[in-house]
Amino acid sequence: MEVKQITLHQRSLEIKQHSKKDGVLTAEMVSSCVSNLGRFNTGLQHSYHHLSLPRQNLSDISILCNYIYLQKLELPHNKIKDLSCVSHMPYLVILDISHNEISNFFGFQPPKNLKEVNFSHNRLTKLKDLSAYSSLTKLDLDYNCLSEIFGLEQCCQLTHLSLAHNKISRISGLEALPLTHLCLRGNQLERIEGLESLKSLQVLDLSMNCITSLSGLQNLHLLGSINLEKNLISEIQECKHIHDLFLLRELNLQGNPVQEQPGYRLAVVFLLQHLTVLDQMKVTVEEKVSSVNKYDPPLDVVAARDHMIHLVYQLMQPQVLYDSTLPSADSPYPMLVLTGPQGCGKRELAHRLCQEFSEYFAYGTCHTTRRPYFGEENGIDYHFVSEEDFQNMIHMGKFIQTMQHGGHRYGLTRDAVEDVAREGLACCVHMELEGVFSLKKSCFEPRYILLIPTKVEKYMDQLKSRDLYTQAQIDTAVSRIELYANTNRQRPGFFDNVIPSDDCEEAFQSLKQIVKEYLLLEEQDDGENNRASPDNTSVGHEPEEKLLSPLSRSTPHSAMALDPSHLSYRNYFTKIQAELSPQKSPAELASIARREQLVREAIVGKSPGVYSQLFKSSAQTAQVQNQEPGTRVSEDSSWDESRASSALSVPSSAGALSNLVEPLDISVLGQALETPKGQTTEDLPPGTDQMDLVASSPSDRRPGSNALPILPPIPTGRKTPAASSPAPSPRPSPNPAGGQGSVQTKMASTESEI
Ligand SMILES: Nc1ncnc2c1ncn2[C@@H]1O[C@H](COP(=O)(O)OP(=O)(O)OP(=O)(O)O)[C@@H](O)[C@H]1O
Repeated sequence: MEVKQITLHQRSLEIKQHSKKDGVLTAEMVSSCVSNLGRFNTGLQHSYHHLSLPRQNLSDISILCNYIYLQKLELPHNKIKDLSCVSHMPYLVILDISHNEISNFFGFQPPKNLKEVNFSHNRLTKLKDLSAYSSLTKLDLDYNCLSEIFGLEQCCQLTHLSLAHNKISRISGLEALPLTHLCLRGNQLERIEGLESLKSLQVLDLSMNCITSLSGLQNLHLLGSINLEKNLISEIQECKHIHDLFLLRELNLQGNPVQEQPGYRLAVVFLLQHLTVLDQMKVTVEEKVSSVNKYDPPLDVVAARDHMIHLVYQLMQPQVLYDSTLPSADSPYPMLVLTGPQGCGKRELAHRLCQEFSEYFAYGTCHTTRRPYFGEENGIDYHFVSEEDFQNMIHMGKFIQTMQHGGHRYGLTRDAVEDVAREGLACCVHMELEGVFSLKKSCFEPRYILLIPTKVEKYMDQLKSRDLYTQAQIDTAVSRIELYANTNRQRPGFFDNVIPSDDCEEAFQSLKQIVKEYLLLEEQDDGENNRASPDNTSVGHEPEEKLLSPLSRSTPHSAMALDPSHLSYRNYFTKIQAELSPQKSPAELASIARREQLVREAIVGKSPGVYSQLFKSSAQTAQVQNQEPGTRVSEDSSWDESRASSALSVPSSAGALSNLVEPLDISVLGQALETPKGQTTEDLPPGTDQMDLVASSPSDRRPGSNALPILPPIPTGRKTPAASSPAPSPRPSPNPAGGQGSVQTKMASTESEI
């Protein structure tokens, strides 16, 4: 065995030495290359089918004319110029003639089954028509001097084509090919063109060119890998051209100016979320999450950030004790939030609601950096402020939440809510979904009513008729309907009610009805027939079924619904339980818990207070509600709680310091409680509570007025309606004492900085 190996080695050396002399391949050399030959079983001399003679310094291979059965011929790294012998190899399938001196492209008659040809590292300057080589599947023409792609049109089986390191400045002539792999590395391409129809392309190498844009790749939906290393791509936005290539897993942009762009990698990872390898580095899950959070954060993330910012800035301010102290530490400000896409009418509805229920609600005026529209008034529709002022206010910790919309900033300040609460009213605001998410992170727990267009055409017409919005703004507003609908669908209980906003008047009637239910006013006003059905979100129309979550369809809190002896109560809860049973989100569970709490209170004889439906109910609230009228503050244990809540109304700051707060001097309260128009309490009809008087014309005491800061909530059975609109008759309270009124008289207006 050893002897044989030595002999073979010596033979090979001999061949080399011999061929080096004149470069002529001889029959002896061919037959000597036993180790490199494959053989048919025919036993014939010329039946070899695989010949490999690399690096033999060969220049003349004409002897191969005799080897007609060759199927695979490998002659790399020689000095061959002439390939005409291949014409005599009709069975040739694979030809590797790389690293030779060929200048005549395909200078031989086509073997019928020639599939793979490697002409790389030769001296080709021009291609020729290869229509006779229709079996070609793989063609390697790297490192030649080709300046044009030509003659391949009929190679209808060509899947792999490599033309790296030539002088090609334009991609052409590839349109009809079934290419899956194309390499044009190291050419002179400035743009990607002529590839649009290569629908089968999977791997594309365009590295080392002068390409500035990725345009031209957008339709190649099977592309899995693109190499654009060392080009001139400078804009991250260029990735948008390949954004829709869902099979793209590898992208190489190394050595492009775009890499210098700030946030380059995360931006690309965000734009191309299917990538697994970018610039030859694996894309990690962390990168994917960070990129989404950075460039398209989910509403939850936006809200969390917004909340965090305002909380931090608030904590950086001197501690403030707000004066609109609430009945208990657990009772947040009563608030009603109307939400829905821009221009759906929620602002108008909010204003109308505050007018109609002026003794219960006042409009919470937000701040905005946008300019006022015609007819808008500063301080009424919005507080219109400059960008700089808005920023300053953020830094001063003024906002509860902010959002950007249409290039402008909007924000609700604590003062806006506070101003309303100080008047003893519930704050009604309108805002986009982002604002709702933010507010849900805060200590406020409003009711959220979604106003949603169900007739898109009509909604678009409404927006157009306002003559305020560009088409793009209208399109954005319309597209956000789905966002609202999805939120409602996917987060049961997120909105307390849903009202179709298509018809403003109908929407208002529904809103009124819902609010009356919240305020427990609906029985007297509208009678049995008009009461909202437990199955409907709103009265008067069926909102689109698909918009409604089980909870949003069934959140009436009428007294009837809370009466466990009433049939509708049982049906309602049985039904809702059944609907909810498959899976309950935390929001659902919280919502159910709230309702159950109300039911328990109703069973033990406690009346749900007028405002209790507008915010989270608690035992403490009920305790305050059931106080005897006239109970003096100092005698009332809940007063301490009220004071505590006063401190807690500054989240986590003053609250934390509540133990340090000196008891308020209640003697000032008497002076503070002036009667309107110079009246004294003695002038009043018997039984008129001081609080009734103070709260009797709330519309006079809008933010900025010299209103006396009296605390919410409004007592059950309040008697003095607002002058502008007849007040709905309040529902008689089972506890006619209306304990809340007494609490209100006890609440002080003391704004003190700690
Ligand atoms: N503090 C806030 N937080 C979140 N969204 C807000 C806030 N204040 C206002 N918005 C909302 O921003 C959107 C744009 O308000 P803007 O007043 O500019 O719009 P509009 O064209 O008048 O539409 P609309 O009639 O809905 O108010 C509206 O949907 C509005 O409800």
